[in-house]
Order: sequence, then C-alpha cells, then structure tokens
Amino acid sequence: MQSPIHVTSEIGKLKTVMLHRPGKEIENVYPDILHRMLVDDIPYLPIAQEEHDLFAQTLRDNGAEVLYLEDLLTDALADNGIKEEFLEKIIAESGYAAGAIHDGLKEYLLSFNTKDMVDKIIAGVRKDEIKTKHASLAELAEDRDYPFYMDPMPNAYFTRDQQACIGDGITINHMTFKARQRESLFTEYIINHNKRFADKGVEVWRNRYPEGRIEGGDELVLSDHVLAIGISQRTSAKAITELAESLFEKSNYDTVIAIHIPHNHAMMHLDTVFTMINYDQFTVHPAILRDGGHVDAYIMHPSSNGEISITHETNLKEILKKALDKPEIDLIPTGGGDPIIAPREQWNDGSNTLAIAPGVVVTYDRNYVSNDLLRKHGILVHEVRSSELSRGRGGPRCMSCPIVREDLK
Ligand SMILES: NC(=O)NCCC[C@H](N)C(=O)O
Repeated sequence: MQSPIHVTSEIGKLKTVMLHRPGKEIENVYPDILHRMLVDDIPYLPIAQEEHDLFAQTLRDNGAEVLYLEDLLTDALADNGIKEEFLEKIIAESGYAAGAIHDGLKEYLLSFNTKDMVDKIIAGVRKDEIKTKHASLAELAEDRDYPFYMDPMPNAYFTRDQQACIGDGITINHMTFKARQRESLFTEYIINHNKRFADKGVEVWRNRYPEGRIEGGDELVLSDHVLAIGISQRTSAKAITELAESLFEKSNYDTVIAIHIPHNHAMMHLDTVFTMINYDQFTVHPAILRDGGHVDAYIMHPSSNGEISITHETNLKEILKKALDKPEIDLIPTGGGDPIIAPREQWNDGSNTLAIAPGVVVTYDRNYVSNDLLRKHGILVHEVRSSELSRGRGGPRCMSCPIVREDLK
C-alpha cells in the first residue's frame, strides 16, 4: 500500500505540508510565562495570522497542498469514543488525571463542537472558564495566582517539531520541555485515527513514549538513505540511537549523521543553524563551525554483527560530500559570516530556510543579507513577511511539516 507519507529528501518538490494557523494561544502568553513557554516575545495575533496566511499562500502558489493540523485533528476525533479517549489523555497530560478539575475540564471541553474544542485545547483553558465542584485543598490552594488549568500551546505553529516524516514513515516525538510535550499527542491521534493516515501503511519509526527526547527541527532528511540529526538542547543521543536502530532495521536508511550543536535557546535545533537547500548546497551558521569548517559529528551505520558502527568525523564538507556522493559542497554562511549580521539574522531564523524544490526556498524577508547571498549562490528565494511570526523564535522550516515531497531525479 502506498503510504500517505513520503519524504525522501529536504529539497524534493513540496507536494503536501502540514501547518497550524496561530490562534488564541498566542494571546494567552504574558510576560511572566514567556521563558517557560519558550518564546521571547508576544506576537501581535492579527498580523501573525496575516503573515501566516501569506506563508501558506506562497506554498500553495508553488504547488503544495496545505493541510492544517487543527483540521486533521478535528477529523481524527470524529468518532465520539475516540474523542473522549483523546480528551482523557490530553487532560491527564495537562496535570489532571482524575478529580474535580479533570471532571470540570472534560465537561467544559465537551460542550464545544469538535473543531472549537481542538482550538480551545491549543489556546488553553483559564481557571475562570470552568466551575469546579468539590475541589481538593491542593486544587484550591496551590498556584492560586496562576491563571490556567490547561496551559496555552503558543508553539503549535512550529509544526516541524512534534513529529518528522522520514521516508514512508514518521517519528512521533517525545519533546523536551513540558511547554511542548502535549503537542505530539495530536500527531498520534492524526496518524492513528484520521482517515488519510489510519491503516494506510504509515510506519512509526519511533513513538512518543520512550524516554529519549527528540524534536523534528533536529531531523533532516538528506536523501533516501541518509539522515542528519542534531545532538542539541532538544534531541538526546539516546533518542538518536533508538531511532537509528529502528531505521536500520525497518527502512532504507543506512546512515545517520549525528551533529553536535551548542545547547542553547538561540540554536535549539539543528535546523536553526544548518539546512539543505539544493543537491549540494546548505545554509550554515558560522557559530557551529570551528576553524577550517569543523564540527563534531558521529556517523552511524548498521554493521554486520547487528550492532551500530560509529565513527567520529569533523570536516563538515567532507562528511556531506561522502554521504551525498557529490564532488563539491557549497556551504552558504548565514549573514555572510559577519560577526554582527550573522548572529542577528540567525536569531531571526536566517538559517532556517524551507526548501520547496531543489534550489528554491522560502525565507523571512527580514534576513536580507542572508537572502541576497543565497541569490548570489543561484538560489531562487521567496521571501515572506516576518515581523510577528519571528517572535516565536522559528522560521519557515520550523513552521512546516512536509508530508509528501517528490523524489529527487
Ligand atoms: N524547528 C525549530 O527550530 N522550531 C522552532 C521552535 C521554537 C519554539 N519557540 C521552541 O522553543 O520550541
């Protein structure tokens, strides 16, 4: 059976992509919780939505089918039994497995139609929205001044991270921080219960329950047999090992390149510092390169005794030349490598390009130095507006989950 998921590169023509249009969750962020919510500022919602609609239109204008996470989840919950099971899980993962608040939340959420319920869960539920009977002392007295029973999910528009499509399958991710962990429950329900995916032969390479942490921003599909993964703030070596074991056993993938990057908020995922944009061209933030273009990378292959062989290599160009079988690799530095422009543009996702075909990318307009340089290297650049979207600390690659790409010729 032909899987509804098919992604064998970072650059094949984009056919189907999943987005989330930012909603009320953005307006449920306030200064005291910015840090915990993993954002640095509060986007102005009407403009963020306008910018997001233009981003979606750019993808459609270039031939991609745009699916929205919120619609896919709504359809997945069409059956009342599934909807109730999902509600139990999301309420439990929000901190209330049983008790008066659990009951109040469930009754409240069930009072909406399914689409509004999904929007509400993403937006968050304030304490003053529900009336609870017989609350316990803990429920009454703990965190008295905290306004939410269910936290908002202001990062839901970064649909790259909750999961990643690799080949004909998917990883449904155990995300690092509490602020995002519930998001991948959405993916699990979409894959298991949305008619587009359920019983259609989608392989789940790794589900969200093993302990090792992994996020899609670290998972780069370099070819139909090579994956690059960041060892980062968000993805652990343990998860990479488990994923490599699964891919080597069940798929075409025979090479995993695990690249160590700084563990900090500005560079939280590999795709904030390194993206593939053409057969032999990449963007790279100079801060991840040591003298002579060196990184710390661990190349993993299956070995004949059933173990994984690991070699440590450091020359990024040489690693990519070998893995992609190319005579040369063009590494294009973010901000031209300038000591001020490069970190400034990287902070606003100047390295986070989304390739929609070989040599064709979508980028934020604000990173004009990096964009001009891409053009000088022969790349076709579609710029999208970015004054509000960028405040969430993610760019076009972060905001998109490719579901189907054309195979490379
Ligand atoms: N792939 C990505 O780099 N996604 C960006 C995620 C930004 C979000 N504020 C986060 O910290 O998770």
